[in-house]
Amino acid sequence: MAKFQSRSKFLPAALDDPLAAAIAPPADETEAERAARLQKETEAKRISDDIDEGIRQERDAWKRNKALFKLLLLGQSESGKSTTLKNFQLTFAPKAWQEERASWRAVIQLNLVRSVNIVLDALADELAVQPAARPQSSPSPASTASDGPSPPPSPSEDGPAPPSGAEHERARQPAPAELTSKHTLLKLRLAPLRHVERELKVRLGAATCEVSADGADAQGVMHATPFDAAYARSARGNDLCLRSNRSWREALGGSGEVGSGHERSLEDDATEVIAGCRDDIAALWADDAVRAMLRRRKIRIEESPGFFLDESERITTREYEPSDEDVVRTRLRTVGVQEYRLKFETGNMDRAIAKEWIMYDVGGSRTSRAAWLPYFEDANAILFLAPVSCFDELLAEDRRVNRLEDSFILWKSIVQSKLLAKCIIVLFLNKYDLLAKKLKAGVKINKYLSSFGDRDNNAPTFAKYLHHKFREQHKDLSPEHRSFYGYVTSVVDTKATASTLASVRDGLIQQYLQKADLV
Ligand SMILES: Nc1nc2c(ncn2[C@@H]2O[C@H](COP(=O)(O)OP(=O)(O)OP(=O)(O)O)[C@@H](O)[C@H]2O)c(=O)[nH]1
Ligand SMILES: [Mg+2]
Repeated sequence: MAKFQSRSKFLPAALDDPLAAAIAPPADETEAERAARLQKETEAKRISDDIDEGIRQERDAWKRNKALFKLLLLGQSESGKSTTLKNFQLTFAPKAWQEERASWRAVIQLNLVRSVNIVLDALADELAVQPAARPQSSPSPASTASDGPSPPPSPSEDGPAPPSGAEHERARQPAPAELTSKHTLLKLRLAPLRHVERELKVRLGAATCEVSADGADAQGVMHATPFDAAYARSARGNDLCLRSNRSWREALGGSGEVGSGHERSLEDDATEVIAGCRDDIAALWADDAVRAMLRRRKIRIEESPGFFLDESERITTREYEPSDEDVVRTRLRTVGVQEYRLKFETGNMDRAIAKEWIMYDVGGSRTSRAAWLPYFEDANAILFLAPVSCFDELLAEDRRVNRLEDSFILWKSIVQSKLLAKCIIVLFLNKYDLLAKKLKAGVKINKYLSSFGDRDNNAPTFAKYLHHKFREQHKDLSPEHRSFYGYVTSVVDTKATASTLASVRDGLIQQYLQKADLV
């Protein structure tokens, strides 16, 4: 095999230059080695060029972005930020929304399957500690032994008369709220859903992470919902935290496109298993004993976000296509700060500012808030969400803090921030529907908020009261005078939210142009 001549013949400079000597090819390099080396170098150059190109694109995007209107969605965890973002997309970019809607199917399936698995975990715990589950309804020996009338009970003067045949049979039947072998069977038949949950998590790929029982995920992000807390308390100990970034959508072949054949078949497999469990899922959720068991264990999944068990029959079909309402009700916790470009397809687009916005959706839990800061400097507007239904709830990341109080403290720090002095701030007093439901169920506001006093314990009065409180703080603490925009919302109501957002958009554009002296 031909060897190359000495290095000095080809690389005379190498003799004098230690750096060139270090990176020069070996003197006795064979032809094959040379070809391999050159191929490696070409590949390294391609990667380096790709990196340079990426940096160039980012720099260009940054320059372009500088001219775009930037809206920051802020508020505590589960205040409705991501749901509001979905409403922006649905209202102003309906075509893009339509294309993306199908890609939410796997996330909704995962929300549903997780609820089922939470119930199954509780059921497994319960079945493990209770004496062997009774058979559901085994025939009594008396009724199988003879078809004739049972013998008359022997009279007794000391104690109650022994049960008659019918009474005896009734006594053998488990009480409606008791777990039986039927539940053991249900648990076994629904076991494949654990695999489906795992598969869907894998399919959603980098978008998912586990949250440990102490409430922190792999990044130390705490989870802050009754649902998560209940889940963490459940036997599983770990909670799933989905990152609301684009990666899961790409994994699912976002923008309505189907993924690769392999991904597609994984999704089909999950759908197939879920469809096969359809009747059992419905039976599990409709079962009195299961409901009683959940009540006993204080697991209220029906109050948790991303709860779809009431609609399981619709969602567990093979043909299931998510509706707009399904998508806005899905729970997908945001981790970090996610950037979205909203290209307006509707509304007046005469001005450049009305054509495209950048929206930042942030994770709202306490430990995520430090990540908001770098985005403040550049923001044109802030949409702050304060959930009004949570006056009787505590932060899961700090069980000493009332959630409404946390919202209020956060609001104060936002409105008084000097960095945000030029920002237009819009407030959504959100989750009004849940507030109304809670008050109707008899929860008393002044038990948790003594300052509310003996005002009427109804939703409009409370919303007005809070609107006033937030507005006062805005007026008193803002570093410069600015207008206050406050709305009472239920952002799961897409129709009502569409008209609110239309007015928010017009107001923001108007304010922006006024500030820039363009009107
Ligand atoms: N009933 C009702 N549910 C709501 C409302 N707003 C949001 N939700 C639900 O509450 C859950 C949490 O909403 P998200 O938009 O994910 O909350 P977030 O503020 O983005 O939360 P993080 O990402 O954890 O910061 C979702 O399942 C929503 O469907 C509302 O006004 N009414
Ligand atoms: Mg979110």
